[in-house]
Amino acid sequence: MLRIKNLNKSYGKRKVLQDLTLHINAGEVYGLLGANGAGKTTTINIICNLLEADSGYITVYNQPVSEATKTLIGIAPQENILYKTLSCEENLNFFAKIYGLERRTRQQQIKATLAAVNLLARTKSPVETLSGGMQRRLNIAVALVHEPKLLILDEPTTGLDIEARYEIWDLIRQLKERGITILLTTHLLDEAERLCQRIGILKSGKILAEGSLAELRKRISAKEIAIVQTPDEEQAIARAIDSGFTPRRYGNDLAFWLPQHLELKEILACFEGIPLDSITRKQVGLEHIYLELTRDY
Ligand SMILES: Nc1ncnc2c1ncn2[C@@H]1O[C@H](COP(=O)(O)OP(=O)(O)OP(=O)(O)O)[C@@H](O)[C@H]1O
Repeated sequence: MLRIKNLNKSYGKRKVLQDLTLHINAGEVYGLLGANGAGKTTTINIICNLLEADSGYITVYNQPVSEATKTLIGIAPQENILYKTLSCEENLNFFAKIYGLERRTRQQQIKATLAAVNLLARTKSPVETLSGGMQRRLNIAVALVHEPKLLILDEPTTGLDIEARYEIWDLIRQLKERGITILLTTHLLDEAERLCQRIGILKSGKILAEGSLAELRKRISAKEIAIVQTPDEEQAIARAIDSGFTPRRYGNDLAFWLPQHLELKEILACFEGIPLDSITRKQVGLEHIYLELTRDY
């Protein structure tokens, strides 16, 4: 439903998007992952026809991006775009008018959208009286009020506490069940892992890898990860390399990629004679794939 091909964008001499190519299937939640400055917001602004690309091609439902395709898209930007002294209803009414919804449709849509984001009880409440999580949900409601086919959520849970985050995750799942296609940008790898059917990993304006988690797992040779705590890391690393394990550091953790599934006793046998405090086995997660694909050699 969204196709982007060879998109390029520079600000002055700085290339921000470089032949960016991706596609999003109808009805899926697609996660666009990238560090600060990778080019996520620039990409979104081009999709929404708010910014012009230097070259490349974007279609939404087979139509090239234009003023007309704006109605197919709803965007909830990183910063809330709400009027704090106005109520939830007044905010939605304002944005629904911008989208040209007739009075009766507006009223229906405001009610339906507030119900969808679980804010019906706060219809008349001024935004400034809502919690941070509620304000974020209202920000998403603004993006939904004109019934878009593609919903873009730019870091929807950044800065929220864990309970508010769970509510947004539930909301995203419900919207997906209603058939809305969602493009989600996030720094949070567990968020992407939980919600997204497909993921694109963006670095310096290029998609490094794209696919489901199962497809992305094939991009690295680890079948499982073992986190090892030992006072003698140097010897453990040397022994692990001899056993065909690949050493990696994840924060303070010393980890080894295992080339195949091994029983705990088989892993222990590899480190025989080396003092070990603990060994924890982990599945290969998006975190490991992301760090590997984006790391600078
Ligand atoms: N109007 C602009 N003029 C010049 N440089 C810009 C402009 N907008 C963005 N940039 C630069 O382009 C790069 C990509 O920015 P962009 O906002 O798309 O990244 P991002 O992946 O959304 O990052 P973040 O996660 O921090 O929002 C950054 O280096 C940014 O400084």
